[in-house]
Amino acid sequence: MMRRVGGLETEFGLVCVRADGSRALEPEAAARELFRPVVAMGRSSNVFLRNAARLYLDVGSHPEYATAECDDWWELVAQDRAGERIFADLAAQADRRLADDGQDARIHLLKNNVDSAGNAFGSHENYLVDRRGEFTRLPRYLLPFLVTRQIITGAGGVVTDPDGTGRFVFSRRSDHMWEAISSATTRTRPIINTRDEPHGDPTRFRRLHVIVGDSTMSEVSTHLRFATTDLVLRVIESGRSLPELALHDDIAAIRAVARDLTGQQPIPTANGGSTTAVQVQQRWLDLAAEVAQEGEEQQVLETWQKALDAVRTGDRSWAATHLDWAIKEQLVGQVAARLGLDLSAPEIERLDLAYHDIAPAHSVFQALQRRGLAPSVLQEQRVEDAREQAPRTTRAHLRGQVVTAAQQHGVDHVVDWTTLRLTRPGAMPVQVLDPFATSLPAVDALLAEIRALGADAPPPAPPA
Ligand SMILES: Nc1ncnc2c1ncn2[C@@H]1O[C@H](COP(=O)(O)OP(=O)(O)OP(=O)(O)O)[C@@H](O)[C@H]1O
Ligand SMILES: [Mg+2]
Repeated sequence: MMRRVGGLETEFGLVCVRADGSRALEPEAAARELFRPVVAMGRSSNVFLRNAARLYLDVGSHPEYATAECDDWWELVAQDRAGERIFADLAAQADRRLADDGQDARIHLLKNNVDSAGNAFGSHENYLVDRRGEFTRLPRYLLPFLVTRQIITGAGGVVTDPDGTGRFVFSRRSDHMWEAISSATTRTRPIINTRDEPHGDPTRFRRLHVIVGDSTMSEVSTHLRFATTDLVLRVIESGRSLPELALHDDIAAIRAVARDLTGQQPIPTANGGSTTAVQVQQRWLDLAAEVAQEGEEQQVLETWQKALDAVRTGDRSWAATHLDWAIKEQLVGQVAARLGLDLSAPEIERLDLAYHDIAPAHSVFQALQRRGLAPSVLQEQRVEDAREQAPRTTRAHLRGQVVTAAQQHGVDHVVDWTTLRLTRPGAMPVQVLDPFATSLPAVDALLAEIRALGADAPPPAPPA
């Protein structure tokens, strides 16, 4: 597929603590407080926003933000960062209400994957793929790429060895993966989820659901996740003969790769040989160069190579200000050395959590960004605009128009990824089964109906 839509779902960790750090509210109560303005506006804790994203409260009191469909990976990063800001604002509002109530309580939303209680949260990537094409062939080739890409796009972190010492790893999430492929998301937590929910014309499309990613804070890391995976998919889809890179045991490998900061320890392959994480990534990078287009995709290749070189050579000078794992490696190393701590110390765990806090006043990542020690690729205004503005080059544009008009005119509506509908008796749903559709007569008619219905309605208060 030369053009592909994709979307990123982020589950946020949620804690509500007093000034002394003790728990103030149970997660259920904190989530209810967080979602109060959302429920007031949409009568549900599962809504679509004007930027066509989905904001909802998943089971287990996990706030989740799923970006609208993007066909440009910098746009996707902008939409993802807009989601952080929307949730950060909701948390700030909830904190003010709690304070007004006289409660000593502050809500922290963490864009991370693992909390101190061992709970794991997801950061799921979705890629549109052709149904007729290579779907059955995909996992075989994609898995070695996904197992090893943590050396590029991991969020980094510390795990504790059996003897109690802490050790820095590319990804803590790797220890929470239990299967290579499955149709279940939660219980067995596969690297690739094969549940067949295309959110589009089922005769033409499938949606590839990648569960293995880390929640990345760095725009460069998030961009690389999508841009490199898209290129790898294109290589597979091109039908060229591919090197047999299948690993002997994907789950054993993903854990070993997380722990090997050189990227060069041998990983057993399915054919009885061995490879290394750096070799697998370099192989895919070289293949990607055969399909990459001029312009932005050449930059992706360059950045991918720089990231890989940082692992291969051990020279972190570029990576330590661009990639999450390397930024965090430097940070926890410096703090542990300064305070004379082992990496397993609770202070380091708290630092790791604070790195992923999305509140501007508490986020260590954002503090590094302000000091020029973490990347800010996107213009500030672009991220701000993405809070209100859906991607313009996919069907998200249509959903965004409908939600915006319905909110402005106070007209009740329900939408999902493929359907747009007013909630009045007899209203006909409009189906948008082509993820690339950006104009549709039925949507124009729906917009006209919304304007007509809402002509006399007072404008509602702007939501979060
Ligand atoms: N046809 C498509 N191809 C690829 N991605 C899509 C497509 N349609 C929607 N998406 C993206 O897939 C994601 C779907 O998010 P959502 O949280 O609703 O996922 P889900 O897996 O269907 O549901 P849940 O999280 O409730 O299990 C969004 O980021 C969206 O932009
Ligand atoms: Mg989801």
